[in-house]
Amino acid sequence: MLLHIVARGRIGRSPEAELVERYVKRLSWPYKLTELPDTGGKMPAVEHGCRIVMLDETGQVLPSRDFAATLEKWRDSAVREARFLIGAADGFDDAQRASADLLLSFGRATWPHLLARAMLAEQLYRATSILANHPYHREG
Ligand SMILES: C[S@@+](CC[C@H](N)C(=O)[O-])C[C@H]1O[C@@H](n2cnc3c(N)ncnc32)[C@H](O)[C@@H]1O
Repeated sequence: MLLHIVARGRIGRSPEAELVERYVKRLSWPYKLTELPDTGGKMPAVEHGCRIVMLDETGQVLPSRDFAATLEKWRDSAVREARFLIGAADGFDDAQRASADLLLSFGRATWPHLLARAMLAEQLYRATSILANHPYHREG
């Protein structure tokens, strides 16, 4: 299953870009990044078999094992792409939120979108490590 991050804003050469790179280069699942401008731009077509995960402060706060279990369930039911949407400064509106298969929150604090991208990259690596029984993830 393709892990596809579709993010608003350019990350360029930055500390956040290094963080994203640190985690995505370790992913054993197919991965793709699409950057869109802060406003406008063309969202890649959503094909059949795509699940939309919208990152949003108002969403569900999932333990990493539950996030991993969601990815596992989708992968095992022949979902071809999990698409992760990260908003710009104004975030998403209610209609956009309603269109998501999963609203995912990294807590109730508002994070800069580039940090949210780095946090997502880490969680994707963590989730896929959990599914591979790799010892990266530990719980006390
Ligand atoms: C600066 S935030 C936008 C905040 C804005 N107040 C709003 O209306 O949502 C930019 C993007 O970063 C992501 N983000 C920021 N904080 C987040 C959090 N706690 N959980 C999940 N995603 C978050 C979301 O994708 C959000 O659209």
